[in-house]
Amino acid sequence: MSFCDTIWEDVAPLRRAILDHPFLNALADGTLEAESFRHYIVQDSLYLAEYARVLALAAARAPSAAGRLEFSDGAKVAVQVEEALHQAFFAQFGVTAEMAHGSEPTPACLGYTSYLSALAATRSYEELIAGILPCFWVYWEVGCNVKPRAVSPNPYAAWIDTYAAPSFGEATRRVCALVDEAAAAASPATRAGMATAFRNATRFEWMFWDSAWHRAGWPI
Ligand SMILES: Cc1ncc(CO)c(N)n1
Repeated sequence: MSFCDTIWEDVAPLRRAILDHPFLNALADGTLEAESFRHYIVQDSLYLAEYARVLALAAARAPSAAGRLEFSDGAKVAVQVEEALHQAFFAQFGVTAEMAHGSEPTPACLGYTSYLSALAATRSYEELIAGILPCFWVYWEVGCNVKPRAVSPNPYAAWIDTYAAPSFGEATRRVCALVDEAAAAASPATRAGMATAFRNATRFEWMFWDSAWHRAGWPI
């Protein structure tokens, strides 16, 4: 089993909880309230802007040209998705520029992006890219899981198609290969840190859905 296969198995209960989350069930059957999706898409827009910065930091630190290319390309795609997909959804679901720009990141969003930035600032490159991976892999699994059970037509079809797209699966596989390569050359302590980063980022993925479902804000 590769390192990625092992850490993916380790988070199987978290992945199950994500696939069973009421937000994704409602998104698949088309009953998700527009207000919940608006909450999600505004937060995701804030998330992707920060995620793109983290990918750029990973690109800067990657020891191989393959890593520099993958993460700099990922940084570019994250900004493009933010600009294209999200702007289209903003229009479709009536999110105004003021609503988008006036929104603060929720605890789940700020927690996730701050965690990834902290990995970039204070942990090894290996731990950083293990923390980056769930964003790809969990969404790819979600896209592939939701697409066959989604009603047609579905108001969220463009979102589902983005993450079930073969090109997104290929990007996920390439990032997995970089993580496996980094793990193979890493010490046991670093590998343990990588598994922790991967698990924590996967937890944040669940929290992101849950926060959108409850339209959570700051408690104070
Ligand atoms: C929170 C989150 N995780 C992963 C992705 C996939 O890019 C996304 N758009 N948002």
